[in-house]
Amino acid sequence: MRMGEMFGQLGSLIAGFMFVRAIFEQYFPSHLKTHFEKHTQKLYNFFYPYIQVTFNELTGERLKRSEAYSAIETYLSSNSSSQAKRLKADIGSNSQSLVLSMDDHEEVTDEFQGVKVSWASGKNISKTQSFSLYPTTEEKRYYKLKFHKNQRDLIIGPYLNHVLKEGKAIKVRNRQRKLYTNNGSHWSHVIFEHPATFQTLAMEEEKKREVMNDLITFTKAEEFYARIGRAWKRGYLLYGPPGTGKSTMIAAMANLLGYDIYDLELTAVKDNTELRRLLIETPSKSIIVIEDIDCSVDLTGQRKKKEEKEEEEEKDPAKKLVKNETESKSKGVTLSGLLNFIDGLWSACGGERLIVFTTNYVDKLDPALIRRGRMDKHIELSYCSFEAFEVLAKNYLNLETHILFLKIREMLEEVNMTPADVAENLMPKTFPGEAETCLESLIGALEKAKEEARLKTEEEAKAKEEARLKTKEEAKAKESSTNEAIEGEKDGEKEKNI
Ligand SMILES: Nc1ncnc2c1ncn2[C@@H]1O[C@H](COP(=O)(O)OP(=O)(O)OP(=O)(O)O)[C@@H](O)[C@H]1O
Ligand SMILES: [Mg+2]
Repeated sequence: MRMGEMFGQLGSLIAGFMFVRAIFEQYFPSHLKTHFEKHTQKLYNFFYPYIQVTFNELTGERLKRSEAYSAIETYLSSNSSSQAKRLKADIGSNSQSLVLSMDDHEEVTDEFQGVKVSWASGKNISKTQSFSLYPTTEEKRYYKLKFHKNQRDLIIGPYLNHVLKEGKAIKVRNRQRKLYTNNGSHWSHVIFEHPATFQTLAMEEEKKREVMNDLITFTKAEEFYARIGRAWKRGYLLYGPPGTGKSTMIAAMANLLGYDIYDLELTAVKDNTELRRLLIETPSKSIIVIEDIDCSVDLTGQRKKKEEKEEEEEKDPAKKLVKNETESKSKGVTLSGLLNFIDGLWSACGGERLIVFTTNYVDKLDPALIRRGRMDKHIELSYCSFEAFEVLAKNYLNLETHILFLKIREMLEEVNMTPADVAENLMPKTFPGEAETCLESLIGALEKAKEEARLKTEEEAKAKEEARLKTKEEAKAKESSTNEAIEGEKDGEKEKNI
């Protein structure tokens, strides 16, 4: 049969079908029509072994963007970029990378526990009546999930849960993170773009791994925390001298986990009520940071003062009356306010949160604040070791090894220098910089620091010796004066007897 004839026959077949359908629509009463449709649908269902689920982009009366739709979109974006032939590209919410998603009327497949499903994207176009001169067309996008009816339970339950959860998780990973700070009782934020990562953090490899593993284990332990009945939170105390990378590590933590940072300035918080409100406002997947906890508020002295006050009150009951009045007006965050929150209220808020305290003086802190359970992990950031230097040399100078490393290694063992100071010396002074010049500058700085340290110990030894001599002389003077007094007394008695 020739092509022309074939098309001719097909044309008349379609025309015939249209004719029958028109007659059916015109002459059959509507109840018969519904009846007929119901049966044809049943027949269709019997032979058609698939189930389809549609997820519309816009839902509800106000046509809000459906959360499920956007989670599916994100979930499918990784699949679609390798399978679909037509893709849409857009700048992601982190404004840094392109995000690819499948274009309309594309189809991709996915597999879950050995079961295959397919996802198709599509859109309905409807003309809306609006008051403008030009009628606008509205595109309603949707995703259609198709799977075999035998797999209904698996797909409707676990698979869709997995898609939504994974979609949301990918979104969190890709989203633009924020750094919140409290100015008084409100949080305000800026975009968080600190580039620090654990890879660039100068620290011993083993210690670094340990912290990273601890963080990752925490993020995966939702069920564990629920089972043991504890709030899903973890406290870290970072301590060490200034410039050893405490703040840098917090940025690396946020970048590793994709959390927002809530930098809590305790001195700006009026009282415990305000503190509680600020902390309750922090959402899941956030790091709450209190820097320099020892200086923020008089946290350590709080207890002692209270005890002293109680003693005074016992002696003078009138003071207690005055106290009751002033206490309600008293300002400032107290240690107990902070502890109560860390222990109690959080458990009610749910969600994964890290709380990180930093301090330069770990010994100054109240043991109640840093006991395990509150601060689960204590991490010491210390002076630059050779291993830490190697990381900095790689970051700053792109150097894996150099002849001067040997000398630097020896010196770092003798001299205490913070990673911040080492980094400062490694910073190229001209661009492009000379690596060797930077290393020499570091050696110079180390020598200077060594000399200063030597002078300091000498001075200290001298001062100690002077102090020792002084006390010795004082003791001697005291001894001789008592001897004189005794002699004097003796003489007096003699005169009396005479
Ligand atoms: N361990 C480190 N790894 C990489 N860079 C570091 C490290 N320590 C310090 N630096 C560099 O030194 C600068 C100061 O470090 P950072 O602010 O993290 O110190 P800190 O311990 O928080 O100090 P402070 O106690 O004064 O707050 C950082 O900008 C960073 O470039
Ligand atoms: Mg800091």
